[in-house]
Amino acid sequence: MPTPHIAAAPGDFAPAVLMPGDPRRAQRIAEQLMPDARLVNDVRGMLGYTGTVDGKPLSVMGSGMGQPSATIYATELFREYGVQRIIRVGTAGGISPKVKVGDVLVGLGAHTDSAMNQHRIPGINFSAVASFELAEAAVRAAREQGIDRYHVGTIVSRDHFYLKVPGQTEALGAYGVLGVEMEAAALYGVAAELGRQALTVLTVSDHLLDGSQDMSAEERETTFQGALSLAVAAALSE
Ligand SMILES: O=P(O)(O)O[C@H]1O[C@H](CO)[C@@H](O)[C@H]1O
Ligand SMILES: O=c1cc[nH]c(=O)[nH]1
Repeated sequence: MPTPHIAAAPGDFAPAVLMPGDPRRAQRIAEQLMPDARLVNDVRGMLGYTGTVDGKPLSVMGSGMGQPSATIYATELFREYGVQRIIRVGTAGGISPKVKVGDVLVGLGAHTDSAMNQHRIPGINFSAVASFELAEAAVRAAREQGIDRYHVGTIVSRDHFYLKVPGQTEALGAYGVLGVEMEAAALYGVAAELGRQALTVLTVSDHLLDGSQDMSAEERETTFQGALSLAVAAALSE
């Protein structure tokens, strides 16, 4: 059963996996949510844990940064470990003027400048969309938990973190794009390919068009809790 990138035994992963980009964040999430968490993968330092939350099995594993890395882990988890749903939980740069640092974004759809989905369906520009059921569960949880600073809509998954195409961010903002990150479009592509569910829930860590809002490293950790609780609710939803 071990894959080229995951050395876990059959049954080591729960049907639902939370997937932050950072493997150390996967460790912190596992420690926070699951006193019974056990390490199930550490190949390449991409830490993966499985335990239970309120008696329900849950796994947490890093994806690494960028769409190729996220695609490798999502494909192996779906294909080889029977995973049914992956909820990416991470950070984003704000783009829409409506969005403030610390807000939570639920990524219903992900535009991309990447070629990762370009050749999936011959002659077609693939639409990278989240699972409606998971998005609905996350929004329900936001309402129930009184988290009011959340937005549901499109995000953009860019390959470059630093290279900026002149005018692109402003144009994305004009189309109502909420924020930028680097994995969702590919994750949604893999889920569509393999008939599984995926969602992305993000904390806005900085704003690309309003630098005055940026957060300290400590603030990033504390404000991460809202996105995490929505991601857990989606992961464990019926
Ligand atoms: O906070 P995470 O989940 O790592 O996500 C964002 O942060 C990384 C860039 O700093 C990229 O992976 C981007 O998608
Ligand atoms: O600006 C940002 C912040 C988080 N993640 C990104 O990809 N970009």
